[in-house]
Amino acid sequence: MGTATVWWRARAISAGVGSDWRLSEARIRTRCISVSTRSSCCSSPLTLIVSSMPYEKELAAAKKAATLAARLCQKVQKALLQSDVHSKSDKSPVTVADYGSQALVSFILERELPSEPFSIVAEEDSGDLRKESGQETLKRITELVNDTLASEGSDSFPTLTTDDVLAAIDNGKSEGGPVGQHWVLDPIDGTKGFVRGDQYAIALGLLHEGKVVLGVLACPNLPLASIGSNQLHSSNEVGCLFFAKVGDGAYLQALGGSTQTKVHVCDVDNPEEASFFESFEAAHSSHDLSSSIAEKLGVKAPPVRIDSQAKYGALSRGDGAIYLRFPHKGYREKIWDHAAGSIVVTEAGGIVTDAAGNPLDFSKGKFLDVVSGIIVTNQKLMPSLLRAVKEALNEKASSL
Ligand SMILES: Nc1ncnc2c1ncn2[C@@H]1O[C@H](COP(=O)(O)O)[C@@H](OP(=O)(O)O)[C@H]1O
Ligand SMILES: [Mg+2]
Ligand SMILES: [Mg+2]
Ligand SMILES: [Mg+2]
Repeated sequence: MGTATVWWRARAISAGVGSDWRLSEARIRTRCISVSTRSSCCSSPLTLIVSSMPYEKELAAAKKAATLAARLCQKVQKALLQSDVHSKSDKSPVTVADYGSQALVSFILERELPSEPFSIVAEEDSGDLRKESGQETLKRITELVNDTLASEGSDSFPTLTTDDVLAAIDNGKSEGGPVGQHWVLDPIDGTKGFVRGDQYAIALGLLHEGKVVLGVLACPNLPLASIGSNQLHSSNEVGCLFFAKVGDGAYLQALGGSTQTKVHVCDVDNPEEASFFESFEAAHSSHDLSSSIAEKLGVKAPPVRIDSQAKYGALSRGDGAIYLRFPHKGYREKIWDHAAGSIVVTEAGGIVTDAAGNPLDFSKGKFLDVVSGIIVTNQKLMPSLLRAVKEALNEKASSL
C-alpha cells in the first residue's frame, strides 16, 4: 500500500455498526482485529471486524472536555470583570476563560485517554502567567478550573495546583504536523465576541496523519433554533454542541444535554436564495471583498456577521449557505481557527476550500497556508462561488 490514504469499502461487524463504513488504511491498521478475504458466500472484497467505532472514545472525551470548558466560559462571561481581560504581545485579547478553558480541556483529555500518546496544538501559552505580574490571574484561573471540575459532581478529580494548571496549559505547545495524532484546540475562538457578550466557541479537533478526523464545537450562546434570516424562532434556548467524526456525519445536541440530531448543510442552489456568514470584526475578514463576491454571485440577503467558528456550526445545520473569510494582507491563518469547524461542515455535506478551490492542509504545523482566503458552501453552489471569488479578486488586484 502507498502512503496516501486508501479508502476501503468495508462492512464493519461490530455491535452498533450496521451500515457500510469507509475506513482509512491507517484506521484499518490500528482498529482491525481480524480480516477475512472474499469467500463464496460474501460479495464484498473484504470483511473487516473492528474492535470499536473509530475515534469513539476520543469523541466522548472531546465532548466532555469541551462541555466542561464551556461551563467555565459561561461563568466568566456572565460576570466579566475588567481585570479578567489582558492583552497578549500581539495586542489581541486573552481572558482568564481562554486560559482556564485550555487548562481544563488539556487536563480532561489526558486523563480520559491515558493509553494514548498525548499531543495538543493550542492557541495559548503560560508565558505571561509565569511572570510576577501574572500571579493573581493564575490564582483566579486555578480557582475557576477547580470550581468547574467540582461542578462535575464527581469527586474523582484531584484539586489542581497553580503548577498543575501551568503544566496543563503548556501541553498545548505541540507543533502538530503530518505524523501521528495531535489534538488541535482553540480554548475560546472569538475572544472579541466573548468579551462583547456575543458569540464564541470552544473548538477542539483531532488530526491523524495530518487530516482532521474528529471535531467538536461548543457554542454556548448560539440559539438551538436556526439563526437563518427567514426562520421563525421556535425557542429562545441557547447552547449548541456540534460534533463530527470522519465518515460518520455531523451532529448537534444541546450543550446542556439532549438527544443528538444529524445535521446537513442547506441544499440551496439558487444564490438569490442564499445567505452568507462572515466575521463580525472587519479587521479579521474584508467585508468589502465579501460584499463584492456576494453581489457577483447574485446573493440578495445582507451578510450575517457573527464571531467565531459558530459560523461553521450554523452553516452545518443549514442556517445559511455560504461562509466567506478574507483576512487582510500579511495575516496567516492558524489550524485551531478551522480544524473543528471544517470537519463539522464537511461531514454535514459541505465543502471548505481556500479561495483557489484547494482543500485546507492541516499537516504543516500550526499555520494554514491558504490562497487569499477561506470559502465554505454546499456542493451545488461551490462552482459559481469559486467563479465569483476569482472575478472579485482579479478586480481588486487590477484596482491596486
Ligand atoms: N487580523 C486578523 N485577520 C484574520 N483573523 C484574525 C486576525 N486577528 C485575529 N484573527 C483570528 O480570528 C479569530 C476570530 O475569528 P472570527 O472573526 O471569525 O471571530 C481569532 O481567534 P481567537 O478569538 O481565538 O483569537 C484570531 O485567531
Ligand atoms: Mg480563534
Ligand atoms: Mg482563541
Ligand atoms: Mg486569540
